[in-house]
Amino acid sequence: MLRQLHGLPGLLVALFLVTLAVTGAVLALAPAMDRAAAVIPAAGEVSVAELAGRVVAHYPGTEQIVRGPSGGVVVYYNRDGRPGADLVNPLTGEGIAPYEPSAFFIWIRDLHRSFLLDDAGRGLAGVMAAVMLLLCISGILLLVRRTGGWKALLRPFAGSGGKRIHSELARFAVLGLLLSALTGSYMSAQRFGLLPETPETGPTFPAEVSGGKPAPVATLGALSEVDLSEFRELVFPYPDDPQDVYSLTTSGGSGFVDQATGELLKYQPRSGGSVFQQWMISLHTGEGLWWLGLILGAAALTVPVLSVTGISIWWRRRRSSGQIPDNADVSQAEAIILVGSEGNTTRGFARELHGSLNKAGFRVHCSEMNALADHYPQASLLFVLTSTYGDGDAPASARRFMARLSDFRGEKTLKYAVLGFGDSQFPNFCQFALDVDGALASKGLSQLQTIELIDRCSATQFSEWGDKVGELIGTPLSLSHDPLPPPTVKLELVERADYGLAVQAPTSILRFRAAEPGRGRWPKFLFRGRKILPPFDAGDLLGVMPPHGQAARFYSLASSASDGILEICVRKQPGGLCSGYLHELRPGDCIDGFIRHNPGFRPATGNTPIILIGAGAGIGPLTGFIRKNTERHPMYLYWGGRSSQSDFLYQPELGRYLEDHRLTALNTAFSRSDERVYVQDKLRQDQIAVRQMVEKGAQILVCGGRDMAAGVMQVIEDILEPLRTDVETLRAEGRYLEDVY
Ligand SMILES: Cc1cc2nc3c(=O)[nH]c(=O)nc-3n(C[C@H](O)[C@H](O)[C@H](O)COP(=O)(O)O)c2cc1C
Repeated sequence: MLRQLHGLPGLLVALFLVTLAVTGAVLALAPAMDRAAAVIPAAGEVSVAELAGRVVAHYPGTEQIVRGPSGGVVVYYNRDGRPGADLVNPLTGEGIAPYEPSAFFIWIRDLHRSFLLDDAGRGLAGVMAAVMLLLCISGILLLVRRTGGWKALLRPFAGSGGKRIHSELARFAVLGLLLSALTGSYMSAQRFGLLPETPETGPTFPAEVSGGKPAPVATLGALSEVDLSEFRELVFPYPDDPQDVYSLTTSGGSGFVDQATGELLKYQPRSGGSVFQQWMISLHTGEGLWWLGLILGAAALTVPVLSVTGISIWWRRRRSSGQIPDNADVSQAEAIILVGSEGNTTRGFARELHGSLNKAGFRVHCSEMNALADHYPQASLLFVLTSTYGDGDAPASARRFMARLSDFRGEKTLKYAVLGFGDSQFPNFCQFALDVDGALASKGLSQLQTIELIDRCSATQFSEWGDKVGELIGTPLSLSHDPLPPPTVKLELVERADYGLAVQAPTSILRFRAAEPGRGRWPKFLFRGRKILPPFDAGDLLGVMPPHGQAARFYSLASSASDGILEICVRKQPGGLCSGYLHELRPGDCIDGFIRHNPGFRPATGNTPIILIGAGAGIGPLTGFIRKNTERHPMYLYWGGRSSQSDFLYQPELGRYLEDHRLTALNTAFSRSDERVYVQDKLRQDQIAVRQMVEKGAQILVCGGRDMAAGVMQVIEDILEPLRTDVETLRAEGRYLEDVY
């Protein structure tokens, strides 16, 4: 709901918002520019009487003196029957330059206030301000949800690309945007009578005036008592009319001054409502607060980028979720389908089930597992279809499911069935689905059908499961879904570096380039058939299709597309089909591969320390992160191999990164050297330093085999104990990430 609230209005109004924001940013410069052009005396240095005396000496036909919100003083005068206006120096009364409001700023202001459309445009601008307010509030709540709480709001983000840019910029700009949106909405609401307006009324003309001979303006007592910093406007009396008076406005109120006696004849202080109104205007425009204007302007400039990245996030999510037609409302649905997926294949199966149940006459609601509701009032069937990731962990769209399950209240009539999707080559086959099944059972919910596990997206197994479920619900379900294999790109091996033969750990760093022109519409249009790699980052996965139609195997990427090369680090497994195939490759050979994004395994931004831990080929993505650390944030690498002579992967590169400070410190452990240590031992030796880094908010990223990962986790648990925290807590905060195989 929060996401829809943030996404839909944002998309609809992005164009108007960008116009409002860019024009607002330009207008925000005006107060600072006005101030730079003006001479501003210190408070208490010049009184209004002194100012008026000096101005009149240079402008005998002065009619009015005005001090603008930015402090510039303008005199309006009449010389030889012709009116004029000059910006003046209040210290001398001399003119600085003719005063002419900029036609450009006036046009920008009209565009900002009304999109150049008079009252209809003003109304639209008001609506946009309210939408911006809604976006800011929903955005703040999303940020809080993403960082894991209000206290964690300033923590570095994990993730990459548009999503990260969107979140980082939003965090920087949201308070400024919130202030602009709030004050803009207030001003619009007042203009259209939705909020009461407090008109600025002055006192009535004085009934009695001395009518004596006018005294020089510089000697008038009431004007001597007003400091320039409080002054707003002085209107001069008609020449040769002894009954006329000076009309004076200050920040505190307005009144009249007798031109002969200099006495303040009538004075009316400004009402509280009018002062508040003026504050709202100043907070919106930066008038009189030039520094705030610059801050608001900088915040407004982020709106075009926020709009573009926001639309791209929305578009990607929409594409990946594949809009489900006839998706019933949660409150109405009789059958609920919850999907846990990382790479989206499980969603295809869920859509098929949705369509089939719909055809059978059920009102069906389908959503991701993270969106588990507190309860489903009308539902009698709950289907959970989920894949498993990492090492038996939840996929991205199900990571918050277990936490949300504690608030879930299942109706007595509700029956559930879990269908796991996984790959039996992983030791923890469909483990997350098994965990979910166990958790639902321990909530006391009744089972419709015992859990079934689908291996490698088997269409036959899925169809058989559908037949069984159909029998149980009394309506045949004919489920038929065979996911398309992902589109692959041809990659040509350009370079390889081989290690570890002497210590029975043959490991190769393989570097590929694109072997054919990009396929998508964009690449063709932009690159006119040049051979370009698809977008990816270090830590993403390369799916490799081994020959003879076997299922894809995944390898962590050690480079980013911006490096111009696709790099993986592969250890040859005994009897390993795909690793053996890759190890046979020679430069010039080609493979078919596809990218699977893995945004959950990325170092956080910001200056908090990053502790990278790996062993063997697990060093690949970790080196990719270090290579990208051009901002020289503190990064510590703990890595374990067998022998420094034989399998010290990336040794020359790591030396260079230490020298140029992309890598802060390197700690290696070699198990077949004299010291015979593992990476866990090095961590234990360094426990004080590691603990201190965790205290400072460090993030830990582990990459490599599961035995090493289990050993590392045990040591880290021990290190964390005195801090009264544990790996699970760090994991929940996005500070303990694993890529294990
Ligand atoms: C990096 C990675 C880790 C995986 N870990 C497991 C695992 O631990 N257990 C398992 O059964 N399947 C595992 N799988 C296989 C996926 O669960 C399987 O491919 C599933 O069909 C993906 O569905 P999805 O695209 O909807 O996420 C893993 C796949 C990848 C790429």
